[in-house]
Amino acid sequence: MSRNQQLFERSQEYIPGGVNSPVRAFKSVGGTPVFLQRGQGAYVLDADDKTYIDYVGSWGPLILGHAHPEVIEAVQAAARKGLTFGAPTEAELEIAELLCKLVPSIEQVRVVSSGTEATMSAIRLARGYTGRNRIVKFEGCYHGHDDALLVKAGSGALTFGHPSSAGVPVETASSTVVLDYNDLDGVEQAFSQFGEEIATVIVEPVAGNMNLIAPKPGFLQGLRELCTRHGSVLIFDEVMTGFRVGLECAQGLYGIKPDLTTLGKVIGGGMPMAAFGGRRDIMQCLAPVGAVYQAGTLSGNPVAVAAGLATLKLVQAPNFYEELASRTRQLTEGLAAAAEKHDIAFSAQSIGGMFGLYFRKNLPESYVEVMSCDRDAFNRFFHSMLKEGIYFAPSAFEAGFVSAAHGDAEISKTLLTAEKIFSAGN
Ligand SMILES: N[C@H](C=O)CCC(=O)O
Repeated sequence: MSRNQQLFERSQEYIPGGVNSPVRAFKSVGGTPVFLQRGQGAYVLDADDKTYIDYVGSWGPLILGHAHPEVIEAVQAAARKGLTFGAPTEAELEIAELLCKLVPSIEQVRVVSSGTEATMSAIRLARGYTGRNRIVKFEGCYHGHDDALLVKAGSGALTFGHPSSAGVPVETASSTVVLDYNDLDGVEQAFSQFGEEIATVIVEPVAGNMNLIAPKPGFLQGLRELCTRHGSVLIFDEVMTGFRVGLECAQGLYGIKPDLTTLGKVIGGGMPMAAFGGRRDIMQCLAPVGAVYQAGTLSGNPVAVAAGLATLKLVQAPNFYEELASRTRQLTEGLAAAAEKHDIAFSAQSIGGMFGLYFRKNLPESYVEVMSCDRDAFNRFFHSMLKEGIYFAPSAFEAGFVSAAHGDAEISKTLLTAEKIFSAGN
């Protein structure tokens, strides 16, 4: 029995499903999860000392690759001064100033410890600000595991066929209106039915938790207009896309200003840190200024903030995002060309440093189209690539990530391997 298998058996005894987050369990693709012992640049090493080119990147945060020396140094320096204070620090002010400078829609920001906390707090704030209750979300979008948002959700919930979780009170779920992503008519109808009751529309501006779905031209603009017309708060959940698709996040890429934005992953540089921010008049409703309560013992943790600051400094290098986008495109175009050569029903696309792989001929534009992908073909491809040392997300419903540490050597090896697998009929 391999060491990965031994560890997985032991883990299942003490941790439900052997994992601390369901998508890690390899349940939908089958087999044993790889237990990782270290990472360097574009590579990770498992418990059996096997090396993989990593396209998961801890599900998005590692835009610079694993263990970037400047990030590690910043973390070590911060840790030496104390792990947590539960009091304001100059470093958290620095990251707040930087986020406000880099993201034009953010006038004030509050730092928290996870993406779930950020979206949950943004929803409460939107409700407190508007005095309304209903929220609108889109099927297949995932905004963390807050009760109100765990309704027809993507990511692990979708992967395991439980998009609406047990344990969420019916009354909570019933105030969540779920619509189809990219269907502006549906949103207009919801506003004509519930208009003045809708506190907020929350959306992933690029959906990255049902594989990857790009917003259709006009969709995000339409949401902006409808929210403005009806006095609802537009929340862009940029936990995944924030500083992943560009320096001004997805809102900069598509030229839309949301009222509130949630951030996570990249802004913590691999440490547990997230944030929510936006219009000053809305943010001023938060305690201790206003009446919307939100708090956290470890919020603004100095070690996490140090990792975030070091990361955000490096992504501001000239051409950082152009190069990342071009390398990611090289991967997806190469994979699509290899599949076409061998007549495999496959398509792929990238946006900035994130990508989607689909076992169907054309790029999907909706949840329904993503669901029509051939999941068995994905599972076979996933395992064949894994065997050859290429680690993609173990789910047909997750986006993939390229980092600045992925160079020509890694992309070429990935493409050669995929070509070999496709030529054998996948
Ligand atoms: N898609 C999820 C987060 O964005 C994957 C991470 C997790 O659930 O553990």
